[in-house]
Amino acid sequence: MKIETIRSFMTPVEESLTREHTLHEAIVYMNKYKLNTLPVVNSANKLIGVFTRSILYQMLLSQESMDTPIGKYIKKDIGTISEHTTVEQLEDDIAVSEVGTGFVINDEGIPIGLISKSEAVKSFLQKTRILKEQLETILQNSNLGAFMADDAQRIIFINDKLEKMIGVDERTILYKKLLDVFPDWTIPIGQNEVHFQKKIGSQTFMIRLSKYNMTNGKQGFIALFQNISELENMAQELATIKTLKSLLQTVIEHSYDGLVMINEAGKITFTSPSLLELFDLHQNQVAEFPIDEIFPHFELMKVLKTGVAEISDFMEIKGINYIVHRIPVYQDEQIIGAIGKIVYRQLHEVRETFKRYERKEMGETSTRKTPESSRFSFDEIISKDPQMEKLFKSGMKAAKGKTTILIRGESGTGKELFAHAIHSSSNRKNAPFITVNCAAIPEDLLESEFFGYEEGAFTGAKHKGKIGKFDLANGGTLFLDEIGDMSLQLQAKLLRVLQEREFYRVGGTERITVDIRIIAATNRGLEEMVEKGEFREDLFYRLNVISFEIPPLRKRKGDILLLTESFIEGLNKQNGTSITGWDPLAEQALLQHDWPGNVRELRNVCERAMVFADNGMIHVEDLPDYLLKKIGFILLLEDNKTELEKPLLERAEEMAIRVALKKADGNKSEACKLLGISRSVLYDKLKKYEVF
Ligand SMILES: Nc1ncnc2c1ncn2[C@@H]1O[C@H](COP(=O)(O)OP(=O)(O)OP(=O)(O)O)[C@@H](O)[C@H]1O
Repeated sequence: MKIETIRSFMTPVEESLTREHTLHEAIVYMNKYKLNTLPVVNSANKLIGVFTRSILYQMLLSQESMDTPIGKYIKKDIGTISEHTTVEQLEDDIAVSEVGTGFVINDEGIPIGLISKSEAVKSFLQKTRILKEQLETILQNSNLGAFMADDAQRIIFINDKLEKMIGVDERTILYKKLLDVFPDWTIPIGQNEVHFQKKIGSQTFMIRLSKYNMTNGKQGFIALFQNISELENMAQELATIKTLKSLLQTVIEHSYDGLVMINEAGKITFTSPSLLELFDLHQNQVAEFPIDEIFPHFELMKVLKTGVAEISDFMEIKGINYIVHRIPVYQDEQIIGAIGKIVYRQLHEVRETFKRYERKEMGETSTRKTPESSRFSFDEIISKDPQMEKLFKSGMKAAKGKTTILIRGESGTGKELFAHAIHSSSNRKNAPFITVNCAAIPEDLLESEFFGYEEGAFTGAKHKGKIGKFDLANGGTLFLDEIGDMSLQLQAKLLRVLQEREFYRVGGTERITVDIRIIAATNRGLEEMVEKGEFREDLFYRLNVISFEIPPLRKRKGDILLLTESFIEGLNKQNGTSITGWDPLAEQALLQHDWPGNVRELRNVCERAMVFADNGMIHVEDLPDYLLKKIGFILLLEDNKTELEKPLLERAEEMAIRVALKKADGNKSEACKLLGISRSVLYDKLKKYEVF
């Protein structure tokens, strides 16, 4: 800051008079410098007096000639000001001095300038005005609200900011007493300033009220207002965020899903405990590590690059199925990281819920009980067996007509499946497919189950009449499963319906005509039953117009692994597991078993083994004991004492012999070939292991 000196107030002296200067010369000087007072110096240039305009008038009145030296007339009693006088001293001096003009002299007493009282006052006023303007500009442009009060505590200034801050008009508070405007304030008495917080309207202010010295020597007040509502809001927001953070942390920690977050550099910033648990990792093994180093399979970096979320992507890691959501995190349109969410538990439930939801979306009608319509087509019957493929072709052809079909085969070979497929290939595919298990319904109910009954056909008010399966199947297919288990009496009634295509309800008199295709199935030897008189011959011929014999699984072993593949796939989906297959030994066991329960048994074995499977693979020990025992595998696995006493090698050898014999259908030379041993060695071993 520029320091102001007395020089900025004075008019510089360029020339001085001496006592010897004449009146004429003095007048010329006055005119030249437009001054009313001129300095008079001695030979050493020191100020010795002044020549003023009134001296000039006096000399003229005294009719002095123009050549008269001025020395006699000069005024010697003069006020001088040292060039070192400060502006403040000057202000004080001028305030009390009666002299209108003063000379500024240097240290040698030489006059260097002249200060007139009125000029100085003008300058001071100007300066004060500038200062005032500067102060007001500062206050007006400050972010702080401000007012000033005088020593009587009257408000004498208020800045625009404060007007806005507290919502008042300057005119309503100017010149009012501070405590009248702010009655709850405390005025500082002992100390120079006080700080306090006040709420005005909806805003909170931090106020600093200080004393200041006024020119009259008394003390006024200056108040500065800072709106801290924003700060308060921020503090509140911070507190809310902190609460939210701990809430989220708790939720995340207890969430079943695995969560991982990365920053824009792809480094892991957060992992949920469930994810760590799943991968058997510790926080310090993952934090700050590049995601691709720890969880490359999540492919989170992809999202950082594309910025596009990927929802519900399926993936499999170590035999476990996951749904992965990859979500980019944006801030101000910039990607600042990504979140990977891994759902891996209760996938099965999720799928079921989803299916239920889908069904609901499609409307009630489509959710009607599936048994009433066909569920399978030929495409869904799994087989690569040539015999089966022939059956499929014939089945598809037979489906076109209306002829009754008989499906034969051992239990669990897929007869019902076949019946469904025929229906699905027929032009009745959109009509009902009704199944009656003739073996499962009590004899006395079978008739009403078939034909229904009229209201009141039975005693008791409850019976309101019932529609029978024949009615239900009208226009579609009636599948009579286990037809060999039907009573002779009912067989007669069935025959009549098949012949006449009409029937009576139990207790009814009305003849009901129906259009149905009958597909019957049985695992029993109907011919034998006919011979024994257990099955009506005429019905047998009526049913046996087109007949299909489904071969047992043991006769189409090529289908075994094909079927298990499909079962595993289906069960994986259903249970949320990820089993990939069988180990070679288990595969061998499957192929060697006879499968008396056929495909149904295979499916059950598969389902059971998948429960015990580890690391996505089914091992031989996951197969049921009865199966292993039957094919000799159990020797290796059994842990009963006597067996354990045998060395493992011997047990393996015995098992190999049994398996080979089984595979060779008891043919010893074939078994020798399979075992790679001679006939005599085989006989020795058979003796040793008591295999007969
Ligand atoms: N070729 C196949 N492909 C897929 N699944 C099959 C196949 N054959 C049978 N299955 C399945 O095996 C199980 C038994 O089949 P299904 O009920 O059709 O046999 P079935 O011969 O009618 O048995 P039962 O004589 O005991 O009534 C069902 O779960 C069926 O889905």
